[in-house]
Amino acid sequence: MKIAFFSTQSYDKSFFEDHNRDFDFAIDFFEVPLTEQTVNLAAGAQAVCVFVNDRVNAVVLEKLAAQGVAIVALRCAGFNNVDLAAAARHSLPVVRVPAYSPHAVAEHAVAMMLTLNRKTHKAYNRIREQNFSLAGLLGFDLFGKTVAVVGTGNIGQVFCRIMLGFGCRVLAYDVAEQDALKQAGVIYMPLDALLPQADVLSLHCPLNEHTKYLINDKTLARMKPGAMLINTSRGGLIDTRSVIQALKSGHLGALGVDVYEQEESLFFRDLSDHIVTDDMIMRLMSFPNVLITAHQGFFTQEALTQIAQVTLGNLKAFTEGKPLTNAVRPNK
Ligand SMILES: NC(=O)c1ccc[n+]([C@@H]2O[C@H](COP(=O)([O-])OP(=O)(O)OC[C@H]3O[C@@H](n4cnc5c(N)ncnc54)[C@H](O)[C@@H]3O)[C@@H](O)[C@H]2O)c1
Repeated sequence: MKIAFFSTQSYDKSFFEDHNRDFDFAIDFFEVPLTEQTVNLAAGAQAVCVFVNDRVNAVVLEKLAAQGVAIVALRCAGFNNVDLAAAARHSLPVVRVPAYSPHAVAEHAVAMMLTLNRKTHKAYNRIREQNFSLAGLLGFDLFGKTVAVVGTGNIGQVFCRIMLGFGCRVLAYDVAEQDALKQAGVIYMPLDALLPQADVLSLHCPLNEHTKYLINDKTLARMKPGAMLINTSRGGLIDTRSVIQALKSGHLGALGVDVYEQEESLFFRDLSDHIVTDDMIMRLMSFPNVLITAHQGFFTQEALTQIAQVTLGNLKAFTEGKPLTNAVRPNK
């Protein structure tokens, strides 16, 4: 089987080439993302392998199917960038990596929270300039604070357990509650009840029609003044305009985001000698209490290993006509 691999970064190539020794697929690595303009690069391939910001919409899927592509393999967990109804219309199965190291993303959320709280990013720069003052670096004990989680799936539940380990009171909202988490001490409640109590709110639910702009003017107003918001899930969970207003007014105390709604045109590339025309991210970057990372939650050795193994395993199952256990269903 030939795989057209889009949005290739150097680390993708090295991990996939390494693990492909056990599978022996022919892989064409393309640095460009999959879009309506680049879809023809997949001609002659039976599979495409894509990541979070590749555009797998109805037009692209129609062209892929017409070119003989028979399967779409996501090398990520989220699938909000795929038109699943269109894929089904073209009988194109969509497979993903449902649970690669949930620890990678959960631990990154914790890293963002600790950085924003204890301002280690500022201390690092300060010390390098021989500025040993502590002014402006004051944080708070996480012990005893209330941390709220939206979405207690693979990543959210790991995050909850880490927070319980810190001695936090952990509240959660999910459409499906986990008994094991309740037994561990997590208290489930409706979103509306959880928002005013949270000192820190961390988002771990998928982006879909129910969760788009989950954080908006109304939900932000319900949040405790000075609370911290962390989003390592998908940018579209947050209405960035509302968050900027809440930061300007001081109602939102701190924001950590590993994802951004318009990240497609920014993340995973070096734009240091370009003029960035996205005014919203520039405004976000200007706040001293905002930390932005460029979708690096997944970026650990363990996660990249599992991503390569599971993605190639998904494609092997397809070539052998075996059940696709990691297929995304349109109604999921
Ligand atoms: N930053 C990164 O590098 C990175 C890496 C992997 C995943 N992610 C994101 O993290 C998200 C969570 O991943 P996961 O593996 O834990 O997914 P998961 O499917 O295991 O868990 C998602 C949870 O959200 C819940 N949920 C669904 N709809 C909801 C709603 N309307 N309100 C509240 N909860 C709802 C589900 O019931 C489930 O428990 C993914 O969707 C993806 O967008 C980010």
